[in-house]
Amino acid sequence: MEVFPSPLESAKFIAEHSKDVSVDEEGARRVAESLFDKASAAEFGLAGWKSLHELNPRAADKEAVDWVFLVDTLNFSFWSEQEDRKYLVKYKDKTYSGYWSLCAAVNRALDDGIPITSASYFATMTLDQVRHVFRSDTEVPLPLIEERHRVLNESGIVLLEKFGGSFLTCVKMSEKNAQKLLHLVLENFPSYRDEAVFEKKKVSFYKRAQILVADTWSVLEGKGDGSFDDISSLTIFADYRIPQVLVHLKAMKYSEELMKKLHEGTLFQSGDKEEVEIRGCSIWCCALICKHLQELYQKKGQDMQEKINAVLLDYYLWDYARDHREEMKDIPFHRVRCIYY
Ligand SMILES: Nc1nc2c(c(CN[C@H]3C=C[C@H](O)[C@@H]3O)cn2[C@@H]2O[C@H](COP(=O)(O)O)[C@@H](O)[C@H]2O)c(=O)[nH]1
Repeated sequence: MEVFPSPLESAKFIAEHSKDVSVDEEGARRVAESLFDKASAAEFGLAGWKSLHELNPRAADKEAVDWVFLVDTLNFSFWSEQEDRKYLVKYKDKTYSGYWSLCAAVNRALDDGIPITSASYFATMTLDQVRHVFRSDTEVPLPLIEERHRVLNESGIVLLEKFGGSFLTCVKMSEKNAQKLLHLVLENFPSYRDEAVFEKKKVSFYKRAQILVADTWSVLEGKGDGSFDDISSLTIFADYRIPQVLVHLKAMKYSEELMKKLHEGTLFQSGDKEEVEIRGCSIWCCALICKHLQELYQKKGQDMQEKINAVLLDYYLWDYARDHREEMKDIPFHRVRCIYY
């Protein structure tokens, strides 16, 4: 398999050469200071993954790990062209949008007796079965349904052929090392290879591969097979929400030209210069916020090495973006239709 620089090295290179996106060091420091008191609170920690999100599995067993694998294999492209016309899923008297609509559809299928998280099922699912499981409660279907069908079949076949049908086997093979699990995923599951070329250099983001490792760590509660000793080596997950919140919090800036394109709803292609700059600068910006947070705790004589990492910062910022949609509406997210985020 072709070797790409890590997402962190890629992000540093992109931030140093970026034209339309810039990381504001002072802004990143201010965000770290504003998070300082929150970072030691319970909901910032690993337990928040279950306690704050009712659709996430409660268990920490093989089925829960397979739930995470299925969801993160499909964890991309939920945005809708028009805010008032979007894919929604009703589950247990609540209506979910975006990423949560995917989780609601998965749980709805499981409740209906469809073994959607079993590789032996999704390896041979037909397109009609995928359409049925992920049917919408509005007239707007889930975007990229054909691509989702393809990656489900592809990933299911690999799980059956190489990992005995369960992602837990892959996790065990990683021997509690996050980077080893990340590379096992990249080597074996092509749809997770989230890469690009920028200024003639290969760069990587690995958004779904890294969030898969992070969600595996979270669903296993950081214990047993999920007690990754190097979880802090992961970066944040370069999706279309984190950049929005970083600009909103003034830790990152867009050029006027780019902001104009975003306001016009320009559809970018995966790998476009602006898209790569947005994603790379987001990763680099959050690495700085993490660094500043660690320094603030060290000054107070508190070792928060285990408590502050890009994964927990990401989860916090992502939840913040969901909870502050209204305040953030003047910062458009960048629009790309792809299977990577
Ligand atoms: N950076 C980052 N991106 C994340 C997630 C999640 C959900 N995961 C965690 C959330 C709660 C649990 O703790 C899960 O572990 C989804 N996304 C991305 O967001 C986009 C969907 O956004 P909206 O259209 O607003 O639903 C899409 O690109 C999707 O891929 C995350 O955590 N971080």
